[in-house]
Amino acid sequence: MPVRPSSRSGASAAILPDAHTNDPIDDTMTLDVPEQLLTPEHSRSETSSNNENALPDEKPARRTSTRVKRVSLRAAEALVNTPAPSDESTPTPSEAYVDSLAKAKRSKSSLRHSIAVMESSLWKVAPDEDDTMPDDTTMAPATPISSSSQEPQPDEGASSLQQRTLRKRVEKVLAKEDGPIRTKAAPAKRDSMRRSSRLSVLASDLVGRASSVLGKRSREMGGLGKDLGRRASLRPRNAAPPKEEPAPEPSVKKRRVSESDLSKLQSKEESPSEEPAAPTVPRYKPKRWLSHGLYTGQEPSDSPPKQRRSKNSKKTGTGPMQRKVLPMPMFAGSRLLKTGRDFQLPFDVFSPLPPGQPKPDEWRKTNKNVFVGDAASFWKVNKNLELSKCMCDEDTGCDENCQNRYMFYECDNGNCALGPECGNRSFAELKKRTKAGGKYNVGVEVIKTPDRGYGVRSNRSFEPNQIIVEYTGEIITQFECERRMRNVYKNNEVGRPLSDRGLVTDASLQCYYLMYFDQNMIIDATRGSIARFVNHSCEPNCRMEKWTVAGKPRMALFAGDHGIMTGEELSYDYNFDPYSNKNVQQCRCGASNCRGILGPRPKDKDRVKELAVKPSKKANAKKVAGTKRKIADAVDSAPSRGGKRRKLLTGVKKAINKTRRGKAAKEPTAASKPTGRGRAPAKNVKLPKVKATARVKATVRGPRKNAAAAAKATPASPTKLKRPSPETKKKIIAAASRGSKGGRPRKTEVTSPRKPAAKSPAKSPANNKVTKTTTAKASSSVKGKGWRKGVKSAARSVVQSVKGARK
Ligand SMILES: C[S@@+](CC[C@H](N)C(=O)[O-])C[C@H]1O[C@@H](n2cnc3c(N)ncnc32)[C@H](O)[C@@H]1O
Repeated sequence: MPVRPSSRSGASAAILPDAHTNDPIDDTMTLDVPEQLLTPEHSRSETSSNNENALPDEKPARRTSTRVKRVSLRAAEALVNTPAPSDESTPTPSEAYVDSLAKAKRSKSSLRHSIAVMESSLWKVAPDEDDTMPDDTTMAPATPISSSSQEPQPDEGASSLQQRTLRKRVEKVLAKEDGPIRTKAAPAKRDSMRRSSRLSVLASDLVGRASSVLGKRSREMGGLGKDLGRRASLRPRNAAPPKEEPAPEPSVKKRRVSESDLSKLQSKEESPSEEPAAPTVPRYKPKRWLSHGLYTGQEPSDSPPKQRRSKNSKKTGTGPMQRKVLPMPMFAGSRLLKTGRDFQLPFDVFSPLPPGQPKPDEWRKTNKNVFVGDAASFWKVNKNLELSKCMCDEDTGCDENCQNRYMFYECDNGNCALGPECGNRSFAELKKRTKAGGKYNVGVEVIKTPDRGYGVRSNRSFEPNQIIVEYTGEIITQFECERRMRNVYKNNEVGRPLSDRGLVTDASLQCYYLMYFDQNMIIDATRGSIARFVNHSCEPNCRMEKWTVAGKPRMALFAGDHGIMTGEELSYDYNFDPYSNKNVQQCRCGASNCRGILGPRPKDKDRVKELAVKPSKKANAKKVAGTKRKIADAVDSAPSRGGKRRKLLTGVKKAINKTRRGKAAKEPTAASKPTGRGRAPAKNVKLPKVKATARVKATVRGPRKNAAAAAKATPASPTKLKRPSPETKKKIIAAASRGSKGGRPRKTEVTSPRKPAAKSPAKSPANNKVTKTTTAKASSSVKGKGWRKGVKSAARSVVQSVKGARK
């Protein structure tokens, strides 16, 4: 009785022609196999085919049985679909369970069935083999089971058996599908298991694939996952598990994430992102930078404290009045006052002057006055003739009103009791500086000027009236000076001929460093200090002054009333007397009030003009009172002019002659002898002198024993003042003491007023104008009414006596 396939079988039958077109095997299988294979014997024969006793030629039979098994699956499906026979209405519990399973997986079974049919078509069994199916039974071993199975069975028993067999098979298939795929059977049963489950495994694979196609998770995938998990667990523990690395992104330069960037990132994260699959940016923990070091939070701030202040907030030190630095120790101020020093810039900062200034080759340096020849003996005679006693007290100090200062006497411990408080010790200060040494302390250096030879500039700043450098050299007598002029300094040149300088074309500029000094002496700085290079200026920033220090005259360059800045070229007014037109030199000081020539100061300007108009006559006929004068021309012109002997005998020359006469009377010396030319030393020598200072308005000179003759020969400049002689001082002091009732008591015998008011009538030819001015200044500078009156009256009497003497 042919089994009519259900719609599913029909569907499967419809699939078959699609899979294997024109395949006659399918027709025979659908008709024959159910009757033959749905028997337990056949199944036994299938299992018996796994028997070890099976012959190798049993393969075709085994293949046939497998094919029958697949077909039996299809037939079983047909049985499931068909209503069960009435005799099986009371199934056993196992069978009921199988039925329920079969019903639950009906769709799955049907699918498996169709797949099995497809599998069976893949076996490619030849049609003739199918034809030999009846012979297949004969090829099977003659086992009791097989023989029994080969026996004809009744139809009812066959159907029930068929159902049970089918259920068992389905149960097996389901069990295999539910169980682990890779469960390994015992080696003895491996082949049988493989053969018996071959179809079911394939079916389950296909079912799995189909289910995976339907979106269900494949067991294989689960197994694979388990396998991967197992592999992962088998890895060494110290090896890091592979991480799921994100897709390689372009390398971004690492940088520190600032707070602004973090805020941006946070804002991005907070904002709803439309791209959920965006690569995750690693979150950096925001870096908190310390902004105040270890003391963060301890600095005072105006904002109110964020935290609640406790009662002990003051004790904890979180208040707003915290210090940033530790307080100075209590003795710091005292120590600073005692041991502190003035701030001093490094030398290359305060002296940004180009180094490497040239040094004159012919310069022989000495920083002390050296007496040469008869000068030493002469000085000894006049030593300590003019000593003064300072009467200043600690309240006033030795300021500008100090009498020693007025008289150009430097205070020291012998004549002043103030000690370090005294402000009239310039040379002592200079000594200190030069002893310390260094460019800053020396303060000056030689430079090369473009048109005036060498010069001197300052390396530092100087206060007004501060001492800068001492003018030192050899102290010589006039006789020695004349000798040197004739023999030694005959061809002195400043550096280049005057023709190049556009002055005089027929003579070279001769430069001498001779200056009238004191006591008819001359200071020759050819071998001397750097002060000899200081050039002249009609508008100078310095002045040259002669001071008496410890009884000895000394000359120094002082800063002017405006002080000196770093890098300034130093200059002073030579008050140079050209003496003759031949030695007139063009001044190149560049000042706005330049006099044009190296000549006397403006008060003698008319005289200079006369010299400029009629140089030769004027120069020979008259003499000009000056403080610095070229002596070369005087020496050279004396023999040339023959009988035109100048009447320029100065007090200095007379003093020298007198000294010479006195010495000659005692013991004739070489200096008193005539010179090599058989003539007397030049008589018309005018020496350079220290100019009058604006502060005192007095020319510092030594005492002149024959001042009247000197005044007759050399009219004094109206600006010049004479330092009072000891006799004059005594007169003034005596008059002051007489005139003052409550005047200061004189401590010593040799004292002087605070101002050298005037000279004695017999020795001071100074004009009245200057004397009056000086007297007025002197009276105003004396302290105390009685003392002032006494000085005033004394000065008046002196002035009157001077007037009378002149008349
Ligand atoms: C005592 S020396 C000064 C140093 C000199 N410049 C040197 O190179 O040795 C004086 C001479 O310098 C020159 N001199 C100084 N001041 C001058 C000035 N303002 N103009 C032109 N020449 C000057 C004159 O030749 C003068 O005779």
